[in-house]
Amino acid sequence: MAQYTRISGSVGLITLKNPPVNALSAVVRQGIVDSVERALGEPEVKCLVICGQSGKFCGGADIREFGKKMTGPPLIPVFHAIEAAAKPVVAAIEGIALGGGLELALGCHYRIAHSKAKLGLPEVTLGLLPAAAGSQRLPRLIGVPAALDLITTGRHVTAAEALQLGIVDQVTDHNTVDAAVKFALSVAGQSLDARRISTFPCPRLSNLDAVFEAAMQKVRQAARGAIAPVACVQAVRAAATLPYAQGLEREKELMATLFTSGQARALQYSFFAQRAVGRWSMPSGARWDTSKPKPIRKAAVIGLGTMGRGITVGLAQAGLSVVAVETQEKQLMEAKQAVSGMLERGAKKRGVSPPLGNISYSSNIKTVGDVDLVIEAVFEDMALKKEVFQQLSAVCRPGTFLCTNTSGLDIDDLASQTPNPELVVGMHFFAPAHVMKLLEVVYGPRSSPQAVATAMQLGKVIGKVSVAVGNCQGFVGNRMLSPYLSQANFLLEEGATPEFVDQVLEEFGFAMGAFRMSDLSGLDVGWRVRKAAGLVVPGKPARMRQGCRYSPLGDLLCEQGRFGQKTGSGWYQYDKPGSRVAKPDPWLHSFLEEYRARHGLVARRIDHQEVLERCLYSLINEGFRILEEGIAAGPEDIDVIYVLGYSWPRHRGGPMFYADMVGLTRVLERLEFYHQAHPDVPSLQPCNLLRKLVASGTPPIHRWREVIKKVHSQL
Ligand SMILES: CC(C)(COP(=O)(O)OP(=O)(O)OC[C@H]1O[C@@H](n2cnc3c(N)ncnc32)[C@H](O)[C@@H]1OP(=O)(O)O)[C@@H](O)C(=O)NCCC(=O)NCCSC(=O)C[C@@H](O)CCCCCCCCCCCCC(=O)O
Repeated sequence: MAQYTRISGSVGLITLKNPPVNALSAVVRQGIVDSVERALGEPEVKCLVICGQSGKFCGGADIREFGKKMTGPPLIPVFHAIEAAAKPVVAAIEGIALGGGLELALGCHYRIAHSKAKLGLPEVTLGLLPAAAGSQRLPRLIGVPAALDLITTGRHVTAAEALQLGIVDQVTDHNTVDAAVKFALSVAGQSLDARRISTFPCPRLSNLDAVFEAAMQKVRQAARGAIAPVACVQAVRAAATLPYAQGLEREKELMATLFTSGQARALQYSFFAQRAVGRWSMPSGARWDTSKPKPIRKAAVIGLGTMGRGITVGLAQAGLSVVAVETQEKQLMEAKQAVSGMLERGAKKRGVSPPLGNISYSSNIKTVGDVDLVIEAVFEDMALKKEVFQQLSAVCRPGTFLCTNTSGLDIDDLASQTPNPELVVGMHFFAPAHVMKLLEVVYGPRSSPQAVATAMQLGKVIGKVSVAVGNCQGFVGNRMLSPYLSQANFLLEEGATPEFVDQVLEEFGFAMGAFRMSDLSGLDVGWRVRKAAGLVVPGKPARMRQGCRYSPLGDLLCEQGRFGQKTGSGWYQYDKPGSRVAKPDPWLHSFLEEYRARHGLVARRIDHQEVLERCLYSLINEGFRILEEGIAAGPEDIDVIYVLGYSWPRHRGGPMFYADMVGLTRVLERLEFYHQAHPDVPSLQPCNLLRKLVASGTPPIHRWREVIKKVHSQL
C-alpha cells in the first residue's frame, strides 16, 4: 500500500509500504494515485514528499506480478500525474531506487538521496527495459552517453555518482525524509516548468550516429545473444531522436517484445533462483532456517597457489582476519606480493584503503591454532590433502571447521582423517576465487548442519552466491561438465574441428566453447583426474575404457606437452605461452586426421544441431541424475551453479530451465536417438527421473520437486 500522512501541516507525505523492497505492486500503484489526488485536493498542502518504508525507497515494479494478468493502474500514467502536479513533489531516496523505483523518482520534480543510497535501472538484467518512461526521461536528464551506460548495463550507482551525473539534486548524510520535507517547503510556490523531465529536449550530440553504432556494437559483443541490451539501445535512440510522446510509443513497442520473451522469463527465473538457493536443505532434513551458523572472525587458508591467493583476498576484503599458510618459502613470498597487489587494485577501484593488515603470512601450519575455520587449498591430490587434514586436526583448537577447496574429491574420505568429521565441508571456489560469484558448499554424509550453515553464511559474507550440494565425484558443476566434454571430444573423432564445436557453443551463448575453455583452464587438470581414475593407459590409446566409449584425444595432447594457453598450444595454438588469442592449429587438424585413420574412423559432416544436442543434452541428462540422487535439492540449484560458475548464458536460465523451455519430451526423444546411435556412451542414456517427468505429463520446472520427492522417498 501507500500511506498518506500530513507533516508540518503543509507537506503531504506518501510512504510506500510493501516489504521487503516496497515494489510497485497493483495495491501500491493504486495507493500512490489516491494519495497524490488527495494531496493535490487539500488546499493546506503546499508540497509532497514520496518515501519508502524501512529505509528503502523502492525496488521497482513487482517482478512477481509479471506473467500474471495485470491489474491496477499502469505506471506511466501514475508518473505523468505526479510530474503534472501543480505542487512540487520530492522523492526522498533512502536505500534503493531501482527500476520502476528510479522511474518514479524521475517523475518527481526533485530528488534527494541519502549518501548510502543506490540507484539504477537494472531492467536489462531481467530481460526488460525501463518501460515506465525511464528510457525516455533519463537521457533527457543526464544525456545520452551516461544514460546508455546505465540502461544497457543495469549497474547501480552510488548517491555521490548520481549527484555528479545530475540524477539527484541533493545528497544528505542525515534523515532523508526530513531533508526532503525541508527542501520541498523551500521550493513550494516556485514554478515547476523547468522541473518536468519529459518536457526537456534530449541533449544534442554532434556524433549521434557514431555514438549509437558504438553502443550497439558494444552490447552485441557483450550480450552473447541477449536481446534486452539491444532493445535498450534502440529505446534510448528513440529518446535522442523523437519527441517524448513518440519515444514513449517506441519504448512501449520494444517492451512488448521483451516482456513476453523466453529470455525475460529465463532471466527473471534466474533472479529468483539465485535467492532461492540460500534456502538450502539437506536430505537429512536439516535446513537453512533451523541450522544456526557460527560466526567466523578469523580464518586460515592453507596453500597459496592461484586458488588460495584468491580465497585469501576474498576473506580479507570482507574484513576477516586471515592466516595465510604456504610451506614453500619462495611460493610464500610470491603469494604475499600477488595477494597485496590484488588487494591494492581492488581497493583502488572501490576508493578504499587496502586491507593488507588483515592478513598474516606463515610457512608453518601450526600458526592456525586459534582460527575459527580453515580452508585447505593445496594441490588437487588426495594423499596431500589427507596429510594436511591430519596436521590440521592436530593443531586446530576443538570446534574449528575444516573446509576443503577440492573441485571434486571425496569430502567424506577427507573427513575420515579427522576425529571430528562433522566439522568438515567442501568449499569449492571458482577461479579467480575473489571474483567469481559462485561457491559450491559440499556436505558429506557426516557434515553437521551447523558446518554447512557456517560455510553458507561465510560465502554470503564474502559476497558469493552459495549453493549447498551433496558429495559425489565432481559435485554438481564438474560432474555435469564431464559428459559435455566427452561429447565434444567424440565429435572431433567423428569429423568436427575444435573451432566448429566452439563456434556452435559460443553462438548458443557460452563465453567460451568447450575447447577454448579447456585450453584456458589447462588440459593437464583433467588429465590428472583421469589418471587418478585409472582411465589413462600410456601407449595404449584404445577408444574403450571400463566397457564404455572413451576418447584419449586429450591425453594424447597432454603427452605432447600441449596443456593449453599456459604452454602455448592445446586444442589451439597461441603466439606464446600465456597468450590468450586462440588460433586454429594446422598441426591439430593433421593430428585429428591421422588419429581417425589409425582408428578406422571416417570423418562425416556434423551440423550445428548435433553439436548442441549432444553436448547440452548429455550435460542436462547428468543434471537429472544429480536431482534423482538428491545431490542437488532442486533444478534452481543446478541452474545457479551453471550460470554463475560455468558461463551458461544467463538469458537461457541454466541447463534445467533450458530443458524445460525446449520441452522434456523433446530432450528425452533426442537422447534416445543419440543413445541408439552410440550405445557405448552411458551418459546419453536418458535417466529415470527424466523419463518419470515425461511420463507424468512434463510438469513445468517449478513442479519438478513433487516428482523428485517421490523418487527420493522410493530410495
Ligand atoms: C532490491 C535489491 C537490491 C535488494 O537486495 P537484497 O540483497 O537486500 O535482498 P534480496 O535480493 O534477497 O531481495 C529480498 C527479497 O525481495 C524480493 N525482491 C526484490 N526486488 C523485488 C521486486 N522488484 N519485485 C518483487 N520482489 C522483489 C527478492 O526476490 C527477495 O525475496 P525472496 O523471497 O526471493 O528471497 C535486490 O533484490 C534487487 O536487485 N532487486 C531487483 C531490482 C530490480 O531489478 N528492479 C527492477 C524491476 S523491473 C521494473 O521495474 C520494470 C519497470 O521499468 C517498468 C515496468 C513497466 C511494466 C509495463 C508492462 C507492460 C508490458 C507490456 C507487454 C504487453 C504484452 C502483451 O501484449 O500482452
